[in-house]
Amino acid sequence: MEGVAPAVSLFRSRASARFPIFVAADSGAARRSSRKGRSRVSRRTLETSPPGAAGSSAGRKHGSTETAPRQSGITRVPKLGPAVSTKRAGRSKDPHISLEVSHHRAVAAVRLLRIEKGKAFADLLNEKTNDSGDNEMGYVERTLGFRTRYLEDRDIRLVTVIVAGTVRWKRYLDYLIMSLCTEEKMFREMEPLLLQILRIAFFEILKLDVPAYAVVDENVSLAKAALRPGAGNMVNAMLRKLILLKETNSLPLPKIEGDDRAQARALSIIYSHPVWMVRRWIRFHGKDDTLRLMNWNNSDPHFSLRVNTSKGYTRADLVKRLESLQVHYEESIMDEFVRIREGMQAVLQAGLLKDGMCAVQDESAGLVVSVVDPQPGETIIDCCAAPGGKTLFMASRLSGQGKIWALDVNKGRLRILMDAAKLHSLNDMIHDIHADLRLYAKETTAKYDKVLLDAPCSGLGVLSKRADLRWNRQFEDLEELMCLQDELLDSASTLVKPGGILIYSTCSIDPEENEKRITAFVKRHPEFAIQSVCGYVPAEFITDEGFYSSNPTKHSMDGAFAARLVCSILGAPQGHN
Ligand SMILES: C[S@@+](CC[C@H](N)C(=O)[O-])C[C@H]1O[C@@H](n2cnc3c(N)ncnc32)[C@H](O)[C@@H]1O
Repeated sequence: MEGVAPAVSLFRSRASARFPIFVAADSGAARRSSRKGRSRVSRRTLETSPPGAAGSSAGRKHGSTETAPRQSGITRVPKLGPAVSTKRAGRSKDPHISLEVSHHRAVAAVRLLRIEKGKAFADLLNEKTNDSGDNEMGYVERTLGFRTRYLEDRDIRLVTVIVAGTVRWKRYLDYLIMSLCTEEKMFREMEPLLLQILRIAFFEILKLDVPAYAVVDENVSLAKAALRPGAGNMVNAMLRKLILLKETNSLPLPKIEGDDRAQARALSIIYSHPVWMVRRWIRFHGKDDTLRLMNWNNSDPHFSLRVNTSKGYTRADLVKRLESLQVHYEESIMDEFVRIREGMQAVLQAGLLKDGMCAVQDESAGLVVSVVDPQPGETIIDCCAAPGGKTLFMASRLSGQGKIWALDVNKGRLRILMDAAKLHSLNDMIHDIHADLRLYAKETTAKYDKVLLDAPCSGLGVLSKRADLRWNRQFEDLEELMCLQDELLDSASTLVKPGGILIYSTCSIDPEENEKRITAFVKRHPEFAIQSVCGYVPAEFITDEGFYSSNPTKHSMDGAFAARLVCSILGAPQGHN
């Protein structure tokens, strides 16, 4: 169902013709005034708000100590309860902004459009810049009449929840939307913005605890304001049908029957994943684990924080700050880490990241650094380093003695890495190299004690955090990635000193990107031998072959993989590669 949106030109003509409320006869004047921050006020008044809507916006505070077990799967949904705002724009801090629509839904709809269109979104908006984030905000301002910087903190959080959830559940939501259309053509030719509004509303009704009347009222208003009255009427009719089906427990769902392909197709709708992923996982992990994995991917991600010991902080310091912010935390299996389920906004606002006290890093990535096991005095090259999570952690483990060379082909990401190194007071220990590893390895004679190759991969282990990734990855990408992984492994191997260690890692759970790459590598490079990660990570993460592997459903963290390969004392044969 992806890629069914009408062509860009169709959207543009519709969009420009159908903003009757905000784009007045002199739409240029409206835009100019909007640019100056004097957005137009809607003709309608707040009297159209549902009774009690404003009251329901009293929400949960940041840094809430409230916790819940990780919610997963189709029936367990993130509960926002009273924090879900049903308010209209009337309570905004800016007296000039639109009083027409629910801000966070409008922003969510535009962000969803941006995510779905990707680069085409910039073309769609006819913008010169490629910064689609700016485009999105500019678009909301020009068409809906307000600036998103006026969103309150809770609204920003709601945008995140709605966007992530709607993206995750897209296939399931589209199946339902299509089922309620009178004909398939109606779904196929639906305006992109209208489709996003329907997806948001369906998601709110099916997966969030928002009162049905508020979802209907707010999304109908949004469709009317952003498109035209007829679009609002259509949203109204579809939502009422949906609510009835939900109340009578008769929502349409595909049956899991027929051959493997047919069953995978049904599961892909029910659990909202691409069919190829479902088929591949059933082949590798079996059906039960696949269902567990998809439930995990559909649930709220939780995050880990790593304390920055290089600035002299301890985990106890971090815990103290979290307690003072009333952010609930859990201890981690790693000394430098704590886990948090909620309260990231409070952590951000308190400046814990900006001040360099800690960094957001999953423990699965931290364990890769344990596999590297950096020792003071060692020379280490991180071959695909940016944005630098592992580089920084490795550097902090060197206790001020030793050096890390951070190489990456992406200049912008490398700059982020070096900024973070400065923030963490580690810049003296880290040297950046902007290069393609394959070319660098050919040209340099440098050799290192340890070489980490954290290879570009499918990211199939981090789908709970990267909601859009499942839809961006195609089966064909895997083949290409595996070729690149082999090439990078070959190049990285030439940088290892005789007797040194090559560490290969990914954030994938796919055996073909992990174990199979290593098996193929040692066949090509008999001078390297697999060394077990035993003693470097806890036993529960060690596979029969001696690799490190974290599994989301088994370890409640992202999926990751790492292998240690020792280079024989004689090193690589002359002229290798
Ligand atoms: C998985 S990310 C690395 C994440 C990083 N190690 C961390 O922990 O933050 C892969 C990186 O490989 C880089 N990359 C891809 N192809 C490359 C190449 N041929 N040479 C060097 N770097 C490359 C990408 O730019 C990307 O930053």
